[in-house]
Amino acid sequence: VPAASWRRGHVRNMARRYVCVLALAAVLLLVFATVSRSKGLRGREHQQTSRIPSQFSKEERVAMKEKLKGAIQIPTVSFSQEEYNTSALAEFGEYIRKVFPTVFSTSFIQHETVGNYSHLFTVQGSDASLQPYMLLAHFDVVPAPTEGWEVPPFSGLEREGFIHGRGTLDNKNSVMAILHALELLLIRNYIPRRSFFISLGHDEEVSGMNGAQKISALLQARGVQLAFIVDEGSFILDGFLPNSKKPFAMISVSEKGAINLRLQVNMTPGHSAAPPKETSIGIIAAAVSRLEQTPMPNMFGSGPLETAVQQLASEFPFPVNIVLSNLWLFGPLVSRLMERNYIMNALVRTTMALTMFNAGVKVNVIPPVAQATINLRIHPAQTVQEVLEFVKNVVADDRVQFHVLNAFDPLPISPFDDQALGYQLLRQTIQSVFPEVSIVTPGICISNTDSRHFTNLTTDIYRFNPVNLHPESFKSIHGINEKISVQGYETQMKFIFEFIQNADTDEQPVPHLHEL
Ligand SMILES: CCCCCCCC/C=C\CCCCCCCC(=O)N[C@@H](CC(C)C)C(=O)O
Ligand SMILES: [Zn+2]
Ligand SMILES: [Zn+2]
Repeated sequence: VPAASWRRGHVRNMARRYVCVLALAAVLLLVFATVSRSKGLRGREHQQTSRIPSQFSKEERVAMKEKLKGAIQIPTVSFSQEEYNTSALAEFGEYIRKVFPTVFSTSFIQHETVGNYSHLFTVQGSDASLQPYMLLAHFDVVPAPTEGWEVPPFSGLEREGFIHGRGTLDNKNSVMAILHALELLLIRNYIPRRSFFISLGHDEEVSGMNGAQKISALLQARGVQLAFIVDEGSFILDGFLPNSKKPFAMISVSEKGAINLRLQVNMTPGHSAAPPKETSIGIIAAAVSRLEQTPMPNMFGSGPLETAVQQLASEFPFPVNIVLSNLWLFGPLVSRLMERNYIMNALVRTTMALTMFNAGVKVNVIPPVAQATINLRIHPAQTVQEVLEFVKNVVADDRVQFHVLNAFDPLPISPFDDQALGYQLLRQTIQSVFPEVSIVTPGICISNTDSRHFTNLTTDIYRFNPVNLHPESFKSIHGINEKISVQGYETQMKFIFEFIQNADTDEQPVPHLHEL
């Protein structure tokens, strides 16, 4: 064969081989990419690098609200630590598996059931150098007797742009928004850089000892330490400030302590036709009346709340803005004004609520036992012991016995300075998703949350749900006619969709210029 012709044939053969090799390499790379995603093996070359926009189709938005309605319809009611609706809790577990299939089938997400009904998701990020965080929520709810409700409390009915039902604010909205945001991110091929946990409790309303507390112990046993936690416990507060129409975000960086205290009087029963001067009921009633007439000291004076008041000063006209900016001088006046409002009052002092009263066996029998149970929420400047001393001094009656059912001190104050990653990520996401909110303040959660079980895993615990709350909506929490607007729920999901991506940063938070 002439040399030139041989060379042409040889070159053609070589070219064919190169094309085959390249094609084979492309197929192998495609197979590897598919396998690596399904097997959870990820190098940075598989890391999606561009941000996923938080825009959702009409179908996706309809699915969001329909899935929340379905969750509300499952009556996951907690009555006490010993009594809760186990079949509903199990049904809820099946429900989230059904409506969030991608979350439950993605290989870099591990799901575990803890304490029989709580759920722990471990979402493995691609960058192990980034410390993980946790999103916390709970799906059990307090009871909801039907009377007084505009629609049945477990109907999940949508009316005039609102989804009605027990748990729409406390706290199934968060459970469903977190899982839905993750589902939509995964469908859009999102792979997190920073690992995170999702802890969904089944008994938050009755202490969290079988749910969150066990999840915390499990993670501690695994040596997990968290960069921060985000839980329920505050909102975007809208209409809480007199003379101010602007909403502001309060991130609770601490939460009050609590005491559940039972007062009891025992007395020899007898015929009511010959009664003693005072019966056990009368003695207990006089004692709790003295307690109600003697509020705990007003503790307004230092801490996150004062920072919040000073940051809010600019929202007020002259001369109120001057007063709020100079608490060193006007603090006593401001504290007196705050305690006039029942919600503000809960921020400035330890509160006491008489919530249960049990006494009497028959109308013509002197009652052998009378019991009053009071729920105290302890201001961060006080302790359990101080409050118990105060209560005993006010009751001042040796016939009254005191039984502490359970008690815990106020939680430590989480950092909220410019270097506090969790706080700054929340602030950054709030200002991105809620551009109308110009002020983000620290605060104190006046109630309690499951996050108190995680102080062994992090010092940075933030209680905040990205939902607009009005004073009348606050009353519906544990009250009647609890509801969330469809738009509000969509925005909560959007917030989480963005927050998860914002948390992928390995940057230190950008110093935040406080308003002057
Ligand atoms: C200028 C400042 C205005 C401040 C207004 C503050 C408004 C209060 C906002 C939110 C507080 C409610 C948070 C809802 C979460 C309730 C969680 C709950 O119910 N936890 C139980 C747990 C308990 C251990 C059973 C509780 O009873 O606290
Ligand atoms: Zn709650
Ligand atoms: Zn609650």
